[in-house]
Amino acid sequence: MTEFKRESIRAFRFLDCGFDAATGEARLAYAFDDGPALVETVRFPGAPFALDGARAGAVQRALRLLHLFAGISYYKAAVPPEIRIEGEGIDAATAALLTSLYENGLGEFAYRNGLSLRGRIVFPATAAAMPAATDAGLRRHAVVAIGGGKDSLVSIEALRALGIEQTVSWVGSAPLIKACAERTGLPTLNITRTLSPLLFDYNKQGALNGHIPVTAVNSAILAVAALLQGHDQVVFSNERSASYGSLIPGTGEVNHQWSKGWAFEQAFAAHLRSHVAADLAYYSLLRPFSELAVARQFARLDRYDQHFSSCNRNFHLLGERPAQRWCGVCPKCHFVFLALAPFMPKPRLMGIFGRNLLDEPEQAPGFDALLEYRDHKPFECVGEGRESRAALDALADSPAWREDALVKRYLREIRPQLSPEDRGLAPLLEASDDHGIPAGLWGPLRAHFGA
Ligand SMILES: CC(=O)N[C@H]1[C@@H](OP(=O)(O)OP(=O)(O)OC[C@H]2O[C@@H](n3ccc(=O)[nH]c3=O)[C@H](O)[C@@H]2O)O[C@H](CO)[C@@H](O)[C@@H]1O[C@H](C)C(=O)N[C@@H](C)C(=O)N[C@@H](CCC(=O)O)C(=O)O
Ligand SMILES: Nc1ncnc2c1ncn2[C@@H]1O[C@H](COP(=O)(O)OP(=O)(O)OP(=O)(O)O)[C@@H](O)[C@H]1O
Repeated sequence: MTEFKRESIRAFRFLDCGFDAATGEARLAYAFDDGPALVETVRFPGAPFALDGARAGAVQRALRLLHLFAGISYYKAAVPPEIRIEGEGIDAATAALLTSLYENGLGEFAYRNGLSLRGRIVFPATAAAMPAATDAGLRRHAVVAIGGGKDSLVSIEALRALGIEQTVSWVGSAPLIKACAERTGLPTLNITRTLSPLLFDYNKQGALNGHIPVTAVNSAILAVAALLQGHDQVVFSNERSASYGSLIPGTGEVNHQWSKGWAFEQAFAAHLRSHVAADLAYYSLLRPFSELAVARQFARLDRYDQHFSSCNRNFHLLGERPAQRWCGVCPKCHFVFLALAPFMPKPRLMGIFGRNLLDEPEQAPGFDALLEYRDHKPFECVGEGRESRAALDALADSPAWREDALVKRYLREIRPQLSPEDRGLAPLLEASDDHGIPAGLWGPLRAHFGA
């Protein structure tokens, strides 16, 4: 085992990255000081790739960005004072993007580890501003990320209804995502990613550990995949609610989902256009919508009821995955149950989860956190507190739900403390104007949602 002494590490080094067009394998290398290389590999199906001049250049630039993004998994292990980029340097715009990603994307990690990262992460800008990227000759086709949960399935079905050609794409080997992707009946693309095994050795020796902005890494991987396929858009399914974090007394806002938020989407989309390929678009199809609006849209489909799961316990790289698709006790299970309940017949929802989470009194603390009642919003991909409050309030008025233990408790204990604006779903179902959806798509999408 390679020895890892976090306190004595001075620098995190981005060594080099490469792509083998014959095998489709990308290699991303990093190191701490003069220690051994930490090598991550990402394998893109479809090799061998024959790339022309413009597209080859764009792939190279996207790969570079992926190298810089994916370094966050390793950097976090020690958070040393210096960051060194070997070989060709980066310009000021790239350095600013990376500083923002590392600082904000590691916000939860920093909070939980008692660290302050503000002003501590410095990506050195040593190159002149890059000339604006030009078109890479891409054709209209969406590379759509799928995560096995409700959100991406809503997007996939919306794109299908709007007649957009798409390839359903995912990173990693989760069987649940594969099953959902196959269920769509659309063309699929599964990219595999292997983290450096040295990271797990370092973790055993007390490396710092915690949440990383995995959506940013997946976004950069899918940008490379789109360019390799010659496709012109990467589509994610990050809803409006993802831009809001947990409000921690004495600390402020910490957003577990920062790289699913609007600030990251805008910055990454602009950077791809200016630094990678002018004709490559990146956007979230669900950005204008709240979690509740997405849940309502999902309830209009029933094709995935016995296939999807939003429970993150299905997505571990190491160790056991749960026997059931829904563990029933984590914040995501709580939230998805609550968000779907106002829009789905009760027997259908109980058929999906196999139980009624709102009739389990011992689960009260979990639901309280979602409501921001006596606790902060959990560090998970869940909706805003006001969405949870509005959903539970709607159930309190429903004969089907109001006798359930946690709904009764809400009526008795919590509703009397809420102001009128915390009641009522309708305002939360309205679409907002902040989004990067292509102009021609937005009108038909809005009509499809009925929003
Ligand atoms: C599945 C999960 O929730 N994993 C988080 C968990 O990791 P754990 O140790 O329990 O298991 P593994 O996922 O197998 O990870 C093994 C180690 O590898 C490190 N690692 C993993 C992936 C990666 O890209 N980089 C890594 O460095 C990881 O730190 C482990 O040591 O706890 C970890 C520590 O808090 C989290 O980092 C793991 O989170 C994964 C990166 C992950 O994929 N999480 C998503 C399910 C997730 O949280 N998605 C967010 C998206 C938010 C965003 O801004 O991107 C969401 O749904 O809200
Ligand atoms: N393994 C993955 N590979 C590629 N994209 C992913 C992966 N996991 C999640 N995503 C994408 O990241 C975004 C955020 O994931 P998230 O888990 O919120 O969505 P979801 O799985 O579609 O729905 P839910 O919120 O119900 O879990 C979505 O666009 C999703 O498609």
